[in-house]
Amino acid sequence: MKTVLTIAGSDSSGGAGIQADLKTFSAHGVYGMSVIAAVTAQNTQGVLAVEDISPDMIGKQIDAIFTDIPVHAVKIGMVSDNASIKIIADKLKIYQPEYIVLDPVMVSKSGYDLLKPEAKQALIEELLPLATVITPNLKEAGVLIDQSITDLQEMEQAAEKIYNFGPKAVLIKGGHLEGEPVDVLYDGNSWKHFNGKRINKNNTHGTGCTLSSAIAGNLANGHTLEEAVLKAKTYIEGAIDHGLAIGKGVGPTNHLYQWFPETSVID
Ligand SMILES: Nc1ncnc2c1ncn2[C@@H]1O[C@H](COP(=O)(O)OP(=O)(O)O)[C@@H](O)[C@H]1O
Ligand SMILES: Cc1ncc(COP(=O)(O)O)c(N)n1
Repeated sequence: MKTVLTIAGSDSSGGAGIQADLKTFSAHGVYGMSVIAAVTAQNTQGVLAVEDISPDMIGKQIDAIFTDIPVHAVKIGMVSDNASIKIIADKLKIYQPEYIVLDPVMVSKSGYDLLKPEAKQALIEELLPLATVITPNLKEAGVLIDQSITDLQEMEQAAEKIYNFGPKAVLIKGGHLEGEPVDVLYDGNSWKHFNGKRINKNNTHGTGCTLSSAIAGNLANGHTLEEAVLKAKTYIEGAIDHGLAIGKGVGPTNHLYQWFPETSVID
C-alpha cells in the first residue's frame, strides 16, 4: 500500500482540512498520515478560532514521519503564517518527496482568513516552486497574481502566470464559476479542461481539500497527473452528490458513498 501525508489544519467538524484529507486517503486505498500545522475551532457554519502549531512542532512531526516511513506523496493544505511555511519548505527540501500537491488555502467558504495576508509572499516563494501541482480556486488564483478571474480564458492566462512562480503544473478549480464547474490544468505546454457537472447541493464544505487529497492519492497510486485529476474530479462529484445532512450550515461531502450509497443523513 502507498502512503500519503497531509500537512494542513485540523477542522473540528470533520468536513475540511486534515479530517477530509484522511477520509479521502482511505477511500483511495492509501495509508494516510498527518502533520497538523494549525487547529481550527470550526463547524458547518463558520470558523470560530484558529491556533497555529509552533514551527518547531511542525518540523518535528515532519521529521518523525520521514525518518521512519517512506512517503509516496504529500498534500499541503492550510498553513497560515510565514514561519510555518518556512519550516515546511525547509523540511521538504531535505526529504524531497516525489509528489507534492499544494492547495493554497486562503479563506474558508464561510469567509474566515486562513492564511495571514503577510504570508502570501512566503507561500509563493517557498512552497510554489516545490509543488508537483498547485490547486487554487478562482479567488486564490486571483490573489496569487493580483487579478480577478471570472471565465475560462482568464483561468488559462492565470494558470500560465502562476506556472511562472515555479510549480510543475497548475490546476485552477472552477467550482466558483458561473455555470458548470470546469477546472483548468496547465503544465507549461498546454491547457486541459476538466468539465464537471454542477450539483446543486449544499455539501461543498471541504471540496478543495478533498480534490487535492484525491489527486495526491491517485499520484501515489501511480496515475499520471491528468489521470489523477480526472479521477479526483469524478470522486468529488460523487462525494458532493451523496453529501451528508450534517450541521446547520454548508454540509460536508461523503467519502463513504461508494460503500454506503444510500446513506446521506446521520441518524
Ligand atoms: N457544486 C459543485 N458541483 C460539482 N462540482 C463542484 C461543485 N463545487 C465545486 N466543484 C468541484 O469541486 C472541486 C473543488 O472546487 P472549488 O469549490 O472551486 O474549491 P474550493 O473548495 O477550494 O473553493 C473542483 O473540482 C470543482 O470543480
Ligand atoms: C482546516 C481547514 N482547511 C481548509 C479549509 C477550506 O475548506 P473550505 O474552502 O471548504 O472552507 C477549511 N475550512 N478548514
